[in-house]
Amino acid sequence: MGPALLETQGVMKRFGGLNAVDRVDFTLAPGELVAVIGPNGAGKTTFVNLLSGALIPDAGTVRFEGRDISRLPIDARARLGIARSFQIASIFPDLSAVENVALAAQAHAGHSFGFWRPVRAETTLLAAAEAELAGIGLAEAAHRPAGQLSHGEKRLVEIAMALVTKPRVLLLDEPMAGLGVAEARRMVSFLASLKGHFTILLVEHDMDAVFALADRVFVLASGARVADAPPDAVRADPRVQLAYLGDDADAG
Ligand SMILES: Nc1ncnc2c1ncn2[C@@H]1O[C@H](COP(=O)(O)OP(=O)(O)OP(=O)(O)O)[C@@H](O)[C@H]1O
Repeated sequence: MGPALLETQGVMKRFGGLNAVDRVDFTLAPGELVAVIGPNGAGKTTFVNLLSGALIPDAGTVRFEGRDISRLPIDARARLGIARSFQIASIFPDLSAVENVALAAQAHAGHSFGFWRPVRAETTLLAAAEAELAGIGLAEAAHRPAGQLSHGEKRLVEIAMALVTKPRVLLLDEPMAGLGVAEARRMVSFLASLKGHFTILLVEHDMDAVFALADRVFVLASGARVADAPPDAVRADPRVQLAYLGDDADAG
């Protein structure tokens, strides 16, 4: 494994008396796909927020290409290329999928003076958006109002909105959530096609997806790292099984 692109050392976030993320050491190398798993409340979303800059750590450091970015806010980290997939709530339902992706590209490029110009005029951006959606298998749906797309198609549009910014690191928080079987299969094969081309951190509860996609699985429980190993080793690790079983292990 080469030098880390994104790295944390002893990173910590407290909410009141709770250590939601508790002195976590983590690395993400260029081109890797690392899945972060753990039981409900383990601290996965908080950890992603510490990487994206949505939260600033109480202790420890976050580094990007060796540079300490611990105190950089989310927009500054986005400009460095740390992208988090947009949430469905940020999709404009009356605009087409292409227009939504073009707006995301435009916002990232920081054309602030042009932001309120009709996006239809931005032919270069629209061509790039169209190519991104075709690459994601949404060529057919690209010109329909985004509000009319299926849940699975919307989740793909969210990822296209992140990819069009050409991220150095893509943070995906539960892209499989709420997808049906066929949509989930489509999402897994799409994410598999990104492997090696993008550096990805994937938070996901769907274990079939995690074990199919991840180069490495990072397990959190009660805010702390329980395991960090290839999928097969994590699957066989009794500490991971215990973390998931929790109180049931004592009861059983
Ligand atoms: N803003 C907040 N204020 C107070 N407590 C919080 C806040 N955000 C998260 N927590 C708490 O921190 C812990 C970790 O939450 P987090 O959402 O990071 O876990 P998670 O692993 O993403 O959970 P899930 O799998 O259920 O989404 C939980 O106990 C949660 O209740």
